Amino acid sequence: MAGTDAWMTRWAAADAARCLRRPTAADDKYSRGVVGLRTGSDAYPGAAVLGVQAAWRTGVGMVRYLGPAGATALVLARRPETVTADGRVQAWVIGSGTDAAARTAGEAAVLAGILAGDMPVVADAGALDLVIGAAAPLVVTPHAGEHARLRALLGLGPAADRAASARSTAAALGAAVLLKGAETVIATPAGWSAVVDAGPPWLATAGTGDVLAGVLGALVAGRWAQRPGTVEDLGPVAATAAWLHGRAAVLAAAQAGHGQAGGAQIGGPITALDVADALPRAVAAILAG
Ligand SMILES: NC(=O)C1=CN([C@@H]2O[C@H](COP(=O)(O)OP(=O)(O)OC[C@H]3O[C@@H](n4cnc5c(N)ncnc54)[C@H](OP(=O)(O)O)[C@@H]3O)[C@@H](O)[C@H]2O)[C@@H](O)CC1
Ligand SMILES: Nc1ncnc2c1ncn2[C@@H]1O[C@H](COP(=O)(O)OP(=O)(O)O)[C@@H](O)[C@H]1O
Repeated sequence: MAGTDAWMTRWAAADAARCLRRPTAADDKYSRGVVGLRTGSDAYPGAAVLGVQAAWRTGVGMVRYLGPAGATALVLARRPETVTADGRVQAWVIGSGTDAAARTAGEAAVLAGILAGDMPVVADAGALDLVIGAAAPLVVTPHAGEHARLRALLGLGPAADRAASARSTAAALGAAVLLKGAETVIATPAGWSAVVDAGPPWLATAGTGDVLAGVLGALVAGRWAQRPGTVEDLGPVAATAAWLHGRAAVLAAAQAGHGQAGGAQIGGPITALDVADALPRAVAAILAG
């Protein structure tokens, strides 16, 4: 399948800057946004750590994590500031590091409640089979394989290219779609779309999608804490999350190559956690203009 339309908006630093907000003296932790993650599982506990770390490093007032005991212990070992009690949030992240086939009936009921609610939801990986008919403002974050499965559930056939595919999924689902890849395509139900190519190929490594979900959850929570929006508002926020994620990967890879001739340009291997840890520098560079 071909890539994207030449005329599509290519999200850039100036676009991302419009979606980021520097905290002010009037802020408190709640006005900056609370993001809740129901991610990770006994099989994939690391995904919980990656998403939580990414959310904190993007900049948010509070991160709640609700998941299995083993994953919770790992999250707290890495980020003791994480709140593990249930409570109000302005955005949910669900599905990263989970397997729909292993989901309990209790967890399915909780996720159904979240998807039927008012608060925006970022749905990834193991939650993508639950999203059809969701009432909450929703953004889904599939990779190519997950996108193909979601389109099959929606009864959609092949599309002309990745951009057309993301757009028709968004229209059929009534949700924003962030289709991951070397070029990440974002589309909304009303037909807005953008492409993000900020990330280097070093990003193709396990767990970077879990990091992206945490970044997006933090940005959505911050946006909704200031001014609740609609599903259409999730498009630019999702494009900004993908842009920051890609930029953080560039910074992390440059650091890995630092000291070698040309190494900072070519970069070096990075891990998902390296990307999360580079996020503050990516955010600071945008806010500094
Ligand atoms: N540290 C952790 O805890 C980590 C936890 N993780 C968690 O693991 C869970 C499983 O996620 P997953 O992506 O590994 O597997 P799955 O959803 O079965 O899809 C794979 C199938 O889709 C296809 N495929 C096509 N295009 C593709 C593409 N671009 N990228 C990938 N696949 C593509 C391809 O099929 P093929 O094309 O080869 O026929 C392939 O067989 C999930 O919960 C995730 O969050 C990971 O994030 C890693 C770090
Ligand atoms: N060749 C590439 N160049 C740049 N970014 C890539 C490339 N391949 C994958 N990515 C990015 O890496 C991330 C991988 O996410 P995902 O497939 O969900 O992996 P995981 O499930 O292991 O976290 C996505 O943000 C995707 O856009």
